[in-house]
Amino acid sequence: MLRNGHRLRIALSVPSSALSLPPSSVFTRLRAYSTEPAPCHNVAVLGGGITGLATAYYLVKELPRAKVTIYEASDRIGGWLSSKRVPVKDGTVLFEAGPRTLRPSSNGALSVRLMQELDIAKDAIYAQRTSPAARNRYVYYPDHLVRMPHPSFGLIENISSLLREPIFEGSVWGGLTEFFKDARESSVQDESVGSFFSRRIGKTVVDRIFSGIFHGIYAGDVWQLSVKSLFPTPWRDEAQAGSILGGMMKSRAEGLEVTAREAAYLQTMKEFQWDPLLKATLKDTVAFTFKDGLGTLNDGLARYLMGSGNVEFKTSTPVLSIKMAEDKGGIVITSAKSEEQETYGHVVSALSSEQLSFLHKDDSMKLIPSIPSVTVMTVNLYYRTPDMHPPGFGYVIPQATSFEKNPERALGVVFDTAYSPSPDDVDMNNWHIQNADQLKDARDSGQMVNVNDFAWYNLPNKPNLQDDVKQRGTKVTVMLGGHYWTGWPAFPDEKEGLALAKSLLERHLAIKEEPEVWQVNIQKDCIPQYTVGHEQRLKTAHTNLKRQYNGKLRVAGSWMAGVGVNDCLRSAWEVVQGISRGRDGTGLEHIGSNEYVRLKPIRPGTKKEDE
Ligand SMILES: C=Cc1c2[nH]c(c1C)Cc1[nH]c(c(CCC(=O)O)c1C)Cc1[nH]c(c(C)c1CCC(=O)O)Cc1[nH]c(c(C)c1C=C)C2
Repeated sequence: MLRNGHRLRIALSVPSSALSLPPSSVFTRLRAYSTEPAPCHNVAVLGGGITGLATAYYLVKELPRAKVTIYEASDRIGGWLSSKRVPVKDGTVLFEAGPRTLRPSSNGALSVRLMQELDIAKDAIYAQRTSPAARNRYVYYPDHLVRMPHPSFGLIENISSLLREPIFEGSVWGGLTEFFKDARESSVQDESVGSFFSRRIGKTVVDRIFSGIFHGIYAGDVWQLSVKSLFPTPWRDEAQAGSILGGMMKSRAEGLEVTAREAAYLQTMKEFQWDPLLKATLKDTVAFTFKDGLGTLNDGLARYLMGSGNVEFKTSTPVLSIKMAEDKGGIVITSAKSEEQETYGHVVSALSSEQLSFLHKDDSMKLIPSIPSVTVMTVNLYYRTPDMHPPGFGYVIPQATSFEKNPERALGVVFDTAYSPSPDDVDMNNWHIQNADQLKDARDSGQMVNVNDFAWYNLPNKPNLQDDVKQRGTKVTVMLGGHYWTGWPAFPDEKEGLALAKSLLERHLAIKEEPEVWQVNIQKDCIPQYTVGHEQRLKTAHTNLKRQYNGKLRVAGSWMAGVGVNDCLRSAWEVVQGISRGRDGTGLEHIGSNEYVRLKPIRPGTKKEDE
């Protein structure tokens, strides 16, 4: 809640009645008189977060005749993506409760593609490789911020930091000797990330650095998370080449080994008709966001789905149960709206594994084995004074940082201003590029076109800025909880969350000023934890889903193949590919696949611009 009591909803909330399709009798009539084949897919999507919206989007794109119904228990769509514009004295600032930036690489090709297709690339802000956000990443250990080495700092600065800072103790030696360490016993099926990297590199490195990085991504405990699920390549490299370094050398010489599914995905993305200006804008982009935050993605998808005429939104409609239809040709959904029942040819669950298991009312078995998740509290704060922290992305706090230095049990702090430039940061004299050719020419002649390390696609219009203020202040987000709160019967309330964030910022960054506005968000069970044995649990889930639902119930979301927004898009995309190819499936068939292909090695100087 904001101090001044304002709350502004960015995500669209769609009344269930707004988009209802014609009654089924109309389809029957159409079928009788039309030579066109009847709509062949009647699909329900459970959950209206980014995964559910993306699933519906890909369904409409791939199967224009499909009838799609989205069930969402709450009155708003968008899930964890939640961007809010908040009034301050001289304008408004944007607060993100959940994820705040996206990376364009790997699964990120799907979010870039969505930007292009939904025509929202012009609303994005592209942080460049050279930006402080990309170069300056900090870890708090033991009692101060340590900047992680980066090639752009030069050899002397990096070596001096490696020798001076206790955080790096043992890391150089551990890295150099990794090649010579014994590989694991072949009987070991999985182990924790902490245990694996302790064996390969050293325990101090895990406690002081890796555990912090894992806070920044999974808000999780490095001693619980599965290396097999989160680092499949080093895990295989150790088994096959004897060491991580050995595997890397082999990949360099012979080309990277990826699963056949990954290779097919990369090929599809390569063949897509990319907008040349967007491609040029993304060339040196490491992360992007939107002027109105990542909620822009939700809004763009919702707008498209509403306009398609094929999608019905059932908001405020919790699903009570699912069961196989008696003829085994579909799935019956019972929802809370007057206990109504509907039968669908396919159902895609974009719910958490626990929520889905709950809907399968069969006491004899749990549909999905338990996959734990953690709760994260994010506290957004905006201060009037600018530059209250060093330039950079923010910092993570590793597990090795003592309780005295982190009694709040915080996971890290994001410097949001680093991703949202202000009017002061923009040099309008450089603002004249109008198309991809001009952009390329300017780059080739060494001209600075990415003003102050940001790029915009909407050239030559006014650059996009998140915070609409006359003079930039400081915007940060404190992340609390995660695995530290596992098993807690209750979480801090709003007042306590704010107090924790302020005391942390005072101790770590000497910030004593009162924030002008703030917002406390509790994201319950928002990040699934891929703990040791995760792969086996997913295989069991696949078997159960197949047996119970005959390949008509598929799953997508953050609990199977990556916890990021881009990973959710990927799982939605894969599930729809399966449906559109007429295959029955679960969305988990790829888990544990041993089908690998080697990509061609990239020799220095041979990489083409578009690869
Ligand atoms: C709500 C808190 C979240 C924390 N992690 C995630 C969320 C949503 C998920 C996540 N965070 C990152 C990734 C990696 C891949 C990616 O999509 O970028 C994932 C899946 C990295 C990341 N962590 C933070 C930021 C701003 C980013 C993205 C941008 C970047 O790397 O430049 C900050 C951060 N997130 C969390 C913590 C504790 C934290 C601390 C600084 C938890």
